[in-house]
Amino acid sequence: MAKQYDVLLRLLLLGDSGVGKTCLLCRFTDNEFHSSHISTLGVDFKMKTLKIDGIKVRVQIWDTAGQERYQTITKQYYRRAQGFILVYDITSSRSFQHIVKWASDVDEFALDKVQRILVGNKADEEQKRKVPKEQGNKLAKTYGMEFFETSACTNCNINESFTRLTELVLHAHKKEMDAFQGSINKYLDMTYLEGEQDKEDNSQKACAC
Ligand SMILES: Nc1nc2c(ncn2[C@@H]2O[C@H](COP(=O)(O)OP(=O)(O)OP(=O)(O)O)[C@@H](O)[C@H]2O)c(=O)[nH]1
Repeated sequence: MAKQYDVLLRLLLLGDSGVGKTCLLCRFTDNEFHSSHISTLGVDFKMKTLKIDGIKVRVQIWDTAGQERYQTITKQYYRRAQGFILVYDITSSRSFQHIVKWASDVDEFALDKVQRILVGNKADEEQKRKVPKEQGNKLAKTYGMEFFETSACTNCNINESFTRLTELVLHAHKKEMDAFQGSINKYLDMTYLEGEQDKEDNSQKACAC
């Protein structure tokens, strides 16, 4: 059977427990939001196909547990990702302060040349905000990352942030892809996942922010 995509790549969500990583992923792939917090145990993943620059990109997104006790397991997945989404909760200064630690873990355990973006989630909770948007912007600049404030609850900037990271990964590997005569899967064969479980995409709601 012909492949339904041109390239397959892997992104990883990182951040403290409760910042909304699972909700961001569920909103992006299934357009769903759950108000309960069921902590991720270790790692989980979902898939979605995007079309970028005429290339059909199948994105596998790994959702990692924020809880400290799973860190040994989750770090084993870092080397298999090309892109990282570092997430904090705008109502939690602590989760924002911990971004420094998540970023240094990426530096230590991920491959060179990985792409990263910073996401301040729960932007709908303006009345409980503890982290000004400018602080998020400033931190992102310090690390040379792009920055998005999102809400998994209202579907604000979800598509934009995941799509942008995917674009950054594709662009970062463009030279090598060309060198492999367009066969990005040869270059990124560490991400080749034929046979792994796929899930259907669902359409996105328009951004409410
Ligand atoms: N108001 C609001 N609540 C959110 C948002 N995103 C997630 N939440 C809530 O925050 C809580 C934690 O969300 P999760 O997605 O389970 O958090 P997580 O980062 O995956 O947590 P771990 O799996 O423990 O690492 C849940 O009660 C969600 O409903 C958001 O954008 N706005």
